[in-house]
Amino acid sequence: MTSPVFIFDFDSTLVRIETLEALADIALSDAPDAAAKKAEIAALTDQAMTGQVDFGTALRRRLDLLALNRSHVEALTDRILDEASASIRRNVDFFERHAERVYILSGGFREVIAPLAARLGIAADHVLANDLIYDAEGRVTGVDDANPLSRENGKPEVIKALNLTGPVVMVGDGWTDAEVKLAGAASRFYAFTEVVSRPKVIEVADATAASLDEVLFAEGVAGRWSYPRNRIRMLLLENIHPAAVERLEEAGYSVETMKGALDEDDLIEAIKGVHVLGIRSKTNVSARVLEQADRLLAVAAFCIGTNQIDLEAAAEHGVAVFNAPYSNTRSVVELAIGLTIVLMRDVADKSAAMHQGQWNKSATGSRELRGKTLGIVGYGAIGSQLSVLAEGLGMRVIFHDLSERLALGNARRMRSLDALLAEADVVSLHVDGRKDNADVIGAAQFAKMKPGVLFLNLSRGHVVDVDALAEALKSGRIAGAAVDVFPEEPRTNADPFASPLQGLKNVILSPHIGGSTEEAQEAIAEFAAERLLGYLNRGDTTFCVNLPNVQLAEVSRAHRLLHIHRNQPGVLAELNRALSSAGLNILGQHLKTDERTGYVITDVDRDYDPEVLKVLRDLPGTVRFRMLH
Ligand SMILES: NC(=O)C1=CN([C@@H]2O[C@H](COP(=O)(O)OP(=O)(O)OC[C@H]3O[C@@H](n4cnc5c(N)ncnc54)[C@H](O)[C@@H]3O)[C@@H](O)[C@H]2O)C=CC1
Ligand SMILES: O=C(O)CCC(=O)C(=O)O
Repeated sequence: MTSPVFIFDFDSTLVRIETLEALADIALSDAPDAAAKKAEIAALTDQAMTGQVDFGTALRRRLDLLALNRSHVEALTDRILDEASASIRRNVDFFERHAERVYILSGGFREVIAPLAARLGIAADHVLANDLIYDAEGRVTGVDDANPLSRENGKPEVIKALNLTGPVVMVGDGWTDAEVKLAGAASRFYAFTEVVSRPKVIEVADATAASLDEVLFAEGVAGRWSYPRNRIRMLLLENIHPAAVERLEEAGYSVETMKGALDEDDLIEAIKGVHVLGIRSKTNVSARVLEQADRLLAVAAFCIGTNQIDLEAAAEHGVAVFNAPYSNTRSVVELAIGLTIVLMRDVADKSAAMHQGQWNKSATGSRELRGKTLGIVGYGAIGSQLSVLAEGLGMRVIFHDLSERLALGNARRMRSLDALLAEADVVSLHVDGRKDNADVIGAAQFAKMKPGVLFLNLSRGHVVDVDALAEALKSGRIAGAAVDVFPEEPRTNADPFASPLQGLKNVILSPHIGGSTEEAQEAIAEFAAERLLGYLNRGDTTFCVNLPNVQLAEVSRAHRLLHIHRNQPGVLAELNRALSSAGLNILGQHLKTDERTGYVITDVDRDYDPEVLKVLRDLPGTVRFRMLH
């Protein structure tokens, strides 16, 4: 089959701007009547692109309004590469490979288009555009009237004159692009809507393309197994920071967001057709949810804890789970320090009393941090940072951890939890949320703490027996507590909250905000979005918490076969036998296993019989097979 000739419009297609509007911003930057002129130019662009004013008239009227000179045009030319549309930027490889069958056809100006054409590997004689005419002082006096592109219906005329062979595919956002198809100069016309969507153009198009990926997919150029990114659906729950949405959309994926968490039944409904789920700590991704998730490839926990996800069930379904293990740790540590000071000085109750009109100036029971002993339970990313900051404030630090951890500064490791409880003036919990950690601190542990101790839990709610904590506070054994996490937490801000700790003296309750700072949320969004993109685009499982971790470079001039299988003997041998009997040329291969799962990544030459893919999908032990190119 002859591969088609692709003809691309420039403004609002290859680039996300309209050239004349961008030139107006530059040329009219100091003009007193800039706003009125720009509005007139934008209106003329729209009228020309929807076919209400003929193209030649609109072009000349806009140039008259602008009074352009060479420096204005050069300023735009200099930055035009930065204006390339997102799906064009991620498909540079397509242009480079098919340059001899790609044209740029534009009512815009050749010199503005030239740098992007060069970047895409498109030869100068494949750039069909208007030529600006300058006077001796460098002022633009108009365009070359002999060029058909300066007139109404110029685009079809220019295409016909090329006498192209084979199918011709026109891609553009405007009416002048639709005219190419309507005049019979193109076999197929895609209304390109990534930058702007014009209903009148869509109406006459053969198909709508929200990105270049859609066009390539429909035309079978990138291989019939490719999948346009905008068809990959991502659902982000729990008010995830907009930086993630921005990053994922910029990469071409379709992202939907919701403010709160969903319960199991609602999640089962919502997850149908979703390829990627983003959550924080309140959405439970149970085995039942995973069972029903018909398209799910990955889950990102935009937080540290992953105890809300059934990691084993996810691995069994070949669903990769990622988290952001470091991005909010500093925020938790700062809050723990702040809460400790507030508890030591009884500030919360004193403040509440003042709001009721009571002045209670007293030093009784108020203490400095300096010289006190902080007992940290769980000396991981958060516990160990807290250790350093607390020492900086003059505290003595002791810690207890189930694993061997490097003691930082002068911190002392305690062989048992009991030994720590017996010595600490402040006990702060920073253990992970594994199921076994339920009620790690209960009545027996409170009884072992020093009388008058302060207690903090910013880890997970189920780690503490809250009724026992309430009793210990009421009896006065514990002088104060700060609790940020609860066994039952409301799913949204609109849901009610109840706890036996409510109303108790010197108890600070916070709504699971240890990691809720703008800095942390933005950093998490960026980190987790990058992990998802790495997995979707490259198969990279770095920081994946339930599949073997493999760090991978971009797929380059190869097809990448990603095979997740149960870790049972013989799968790799079978897989390689299938590849070799299909005559595939293997360019590179990685295998990583854990006790449950094997992950094989094979880069192969692009030419092969697609039937082999079916064999790989059906290999015994296969959990999931995916292909990238
Ligand atoms: N309140 C909030 O908003 C936030 C809470 N968190 C929670 O804070 C906790 C700590 O986070 P990271 O420091 O990043 O975790 P981490 O995994 O780096 O460290 C946890 C440490 O606890 C130890 N550990 C686990 N169970 C233990 C036990 N029973 N006794 C003694 N040591 C035990 C582990 O060996 C590990 O060293 C997690 O539960 C996380 O979900 C994290 C961020 C924000
Ligand atoms: O901010 C959140 O939603 C959860 C923070 C948290 O608990 C975590 O990162 O583990």
